[in-house]
Amino acid sequence: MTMPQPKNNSVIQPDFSRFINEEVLPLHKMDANQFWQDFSQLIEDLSPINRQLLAKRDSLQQQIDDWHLARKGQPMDINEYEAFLREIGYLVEEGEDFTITTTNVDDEIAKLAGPQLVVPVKNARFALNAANARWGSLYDAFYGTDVIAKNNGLETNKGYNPARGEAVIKKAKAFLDEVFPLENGSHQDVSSYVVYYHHLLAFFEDGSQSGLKQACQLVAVNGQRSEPEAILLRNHGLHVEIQFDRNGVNGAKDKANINDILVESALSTIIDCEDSVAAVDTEDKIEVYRNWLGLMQGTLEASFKKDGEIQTRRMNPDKFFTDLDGQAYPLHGRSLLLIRNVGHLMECDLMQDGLGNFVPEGIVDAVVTSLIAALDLKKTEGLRNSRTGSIYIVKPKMHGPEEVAFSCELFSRVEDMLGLARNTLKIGIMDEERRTTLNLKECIRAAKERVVFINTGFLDRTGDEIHTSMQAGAFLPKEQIKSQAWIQAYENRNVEIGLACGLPGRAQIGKGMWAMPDEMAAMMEAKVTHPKSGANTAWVPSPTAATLHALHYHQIDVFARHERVKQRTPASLKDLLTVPLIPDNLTLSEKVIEREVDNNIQGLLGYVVRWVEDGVGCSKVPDINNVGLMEDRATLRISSQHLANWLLHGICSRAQIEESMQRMAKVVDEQNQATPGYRPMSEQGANSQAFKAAQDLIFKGVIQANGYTEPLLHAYRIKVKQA
Ligand SMILES: CC(=O)SCCNC(=O)CCNC(=O)[C@H](O)C(C)(C)COP(=O)(O)OP(=O)(O)OC[C@H]1O[C@@H](n2cnc3c(N)ncnc32)[C@H](O)[C@@H]1OP(=O)(O)O
Ligand SMILES: O=CC(=O)O
Ligand SMILES: [Mg+2]
Repeated sequence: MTMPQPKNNSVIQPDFSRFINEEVLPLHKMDANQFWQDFSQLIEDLSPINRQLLAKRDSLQQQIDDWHLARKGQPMDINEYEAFLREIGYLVEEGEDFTITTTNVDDEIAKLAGPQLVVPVKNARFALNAANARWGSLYDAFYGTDVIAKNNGLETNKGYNPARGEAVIKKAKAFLDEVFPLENGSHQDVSSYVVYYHHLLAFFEDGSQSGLKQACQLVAVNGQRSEPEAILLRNHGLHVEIQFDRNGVNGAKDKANINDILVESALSTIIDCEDSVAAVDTEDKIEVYRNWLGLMQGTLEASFKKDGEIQTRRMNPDKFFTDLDGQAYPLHGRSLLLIRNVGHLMECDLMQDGLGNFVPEGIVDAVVTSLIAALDLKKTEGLRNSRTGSIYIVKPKMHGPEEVAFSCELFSRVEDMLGLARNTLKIGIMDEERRTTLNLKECIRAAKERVVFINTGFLDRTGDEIHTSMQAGAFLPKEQIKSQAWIQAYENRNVEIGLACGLPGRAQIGKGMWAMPDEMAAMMEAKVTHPKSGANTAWVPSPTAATLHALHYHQIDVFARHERVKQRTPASLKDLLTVPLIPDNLTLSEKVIEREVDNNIQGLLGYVVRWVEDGVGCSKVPDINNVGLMEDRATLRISSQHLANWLLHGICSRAQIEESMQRMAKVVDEQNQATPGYRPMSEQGANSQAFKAAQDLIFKGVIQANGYTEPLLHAYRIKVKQA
């Protein structure tokens, strides 16, 4: 069969055109010739602008490097620095105040406050789990994690531990007491719950009873009111379902027959095509798009072996309850899905333009992920994603307002091409590059009709902090970078500008990832600061983390925090511009330097080996203290740039890095020894592509565009795939 080809000599990879023509376009009843014609025209029109924007990044970086080099050894004068950044157009003038006008936004983004899960799109099993993570078992989240310490008889290592089970139930009921208190008594002592007119009645063993302190927290019920199967409570707009089953595993033992408590958890999920994914060629990109198609169609399935059994995972249906007036009370059964496209940097082999150039991957992502998501908008029933007619695209790594404007222009062109109403495509702006942070208000203005979030991607942002000021001097150790004035100013200013631009009610103000997936007790301590800061969402690495982080949004009324933020002194631009360098009066000890180098290299090698050898884009890698860290391309950007910076400024030597790499390769090989097919780096020596990639990431770190890791990762992964 001859595939439709555009007339302007562009070349489409046959597998890609087959996928689009056979698996996607027929679902739209779209004419393939017209589609490819429009697609290649769009590429022809927009690729040159994309390339100009990248050239501008390089030119600005060069000017910044030169400025620092000309002042080598001198203290940095912040006023002079600010004036210089304005002069070169890195810092732009702020215009008049305005408010965003985004419309047709689903409540999960516009009105509610709760966790946002992120998941690599290439992993169908995880992606389905994420889509279903709207609801999570509180009992499971407490039982399986360290929020209840796994010691003193409460261990989890030998099958089911009844003592731990009891502790879980006690903790879960303490949560009910805190968030849904009874007028009298405690949920711990309730022996049955009934629904009486508009009230929940809790009965105690002595025959006494109590209602809820706030009766309106009861919103719906399932089953008989006198013996409910489930009751639905609501606080700060978030639901909690108490499930009863007198024969259930937990219900049979429980005084009130509570079998589980389900918490509305990941209100939204970012399906990630970017930093948690290794997609380097047509084959990989089709896998990415095919999974997205399955999610948008509701047909994605994954079969896998777990606990000795084959399981098939599918997307959950919606949930249905009966409200207190007897009317249907439907609830979304799945997380609202957003799709993170790649940024403006990379090109891909899916298509070549008329001149034989590979095309910007971000343009292809915008067209294909929108084409697929548009299928969801046609649905009126079944497994729908947006119920307000929107497609949510998260756009990472944009540098400043011009690049945001370019994304919006691209989105408008895609809308025209697909016959979608203007502003159907919404944009989530990752505030993760320094030029975007510094010009955030103007970035939001550039997308004011479609912006649905500003999110502090502090990991990329840290990488860009290092790269931008690479020539300014040596940076503090990684942990200390996080406690300097710049980062607090960055986080605070993001919320302040978000509020000033009227995001609440239309868009999210978001906070970054919890990057220690197993440290849930620590997360419960630390991540409450996110809702406290006024952010109405924050990223979590797993469904369990979503269920636990959801509890914070019950404790804190985010929207009530906004007045406080509006009244405080705004974060200062000077703090933002203060580069977290090692101060003159601080000398790092040999030991501190050695640990920092080893730690960076261990994480870097642990991540890179799985990326390059196996195409795994997101991994949990133990750090030097044996804490499993979520590593993705953004964390790799930090570690590689940090090492490159220390090498450049003589904090460590090339020989020291090389010695550490040899040693850490053995550590990482040992960590991976149980992985079938793993090829140890220490045995392959100079033949290990992963090891070579790691060397380049460090030793060529200074010359990587904005410190990004994807050009080298892609190049080495392609070598492995071709071999
Ligand atoms: C800077 C940034 O850009 S951050 C954004 C990018 N980062 C991410 O997307 C992080 C996503 N998270 C992950 O990929 C994983 O949680 C990792 C790699 C960090 C840890 O993975 P693992 O160690 O294999 O997870 P772990 O063994 O603890 O848990 C596995 C279970 O949790 C589930 N799970 C873990 N993470 C996720 C997730 N993000 N979404 C959905 N399910 C998940 C798996 O489906 C699996 O359950 P199953 O066996 O029922 O399928
Ligand atoms: O994308 C998120 C980040 O922290 O970077
Ligand atoms: Mg990022």
